[in-house]
Amino acid sequence: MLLKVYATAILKHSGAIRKYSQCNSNAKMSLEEAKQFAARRAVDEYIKKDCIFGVGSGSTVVYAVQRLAERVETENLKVTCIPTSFQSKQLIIKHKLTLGELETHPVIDVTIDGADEVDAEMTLIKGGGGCLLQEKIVASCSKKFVVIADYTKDSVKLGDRYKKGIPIEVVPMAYVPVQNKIQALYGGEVKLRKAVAKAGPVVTDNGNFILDWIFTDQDLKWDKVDNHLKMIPGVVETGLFVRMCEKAYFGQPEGNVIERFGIGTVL
Ligand SMILES: O=C[C@H](O)[C@H](O)[C@H](O)COP(=O)(O)O
Repeated sequence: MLLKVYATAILKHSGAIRKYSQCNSNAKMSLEEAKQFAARRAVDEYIKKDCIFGVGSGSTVVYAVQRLAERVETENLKVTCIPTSFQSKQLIIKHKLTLGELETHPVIDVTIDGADEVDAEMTLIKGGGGCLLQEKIVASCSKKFVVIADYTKDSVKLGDRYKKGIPIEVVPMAYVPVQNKIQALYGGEVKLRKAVAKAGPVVTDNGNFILDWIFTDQDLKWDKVDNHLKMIPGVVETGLFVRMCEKAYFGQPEGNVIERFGIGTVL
């Protein structure tokens, strides 16, 4: 009898686990699909002919590069790709696309990139994956800068959904004074980002550290904050992208894509 009760309990438990993991993998699936919908739509709308294309970084951009590679192959497009990180350079090479650089192509027609959060005014938090500096340089050299994201990145105010704070790239020797100055100026908490599969801090593609500033005041004027932070010696760049983005595509779990327009003009 006891054995029977025990066996039934195990069966119920494993059923629950199966159901739970199926649920989890469905949610993960629809998130990936949402990224893919947004990425495909943006590439199809923005890449109409031969062009110089800025390739952002992160997991959503992977789908944009896949789509671009398909179209280059089938439509015989001549697209030169400018990377924004080691990861995006690897993606360009993997898909046998033409790799360029800012030295030879300082003006980019369009850059498509991901974001960690997009607010109602189209201010972005970027750098969750540690790639903000080259991304901002490439965006600033682009005639058009477009964001692709899944529905979880769509916010009213920065900090509503992305809780990890604003990434700030700093010169390693300055990280403690910069941490202290930001906390004294704006409050909140500034943390040195730790690596996951390495002891110690994350080191960016540019040999710098990343600070994540968990801010408390969501009503700050982000353009002023961005400029102010960059006045602190040791700050290289921030993950705040203000008035740079002209359009954001948010892939939805149902398969549709919501679009939001900004006043973003970078060049
Ligand atoms: O540092 C990473 C970049 O700014 C990414 O574009 C951003 O974190 C969004 O990445 P994902 O598409 O993986 O959400």
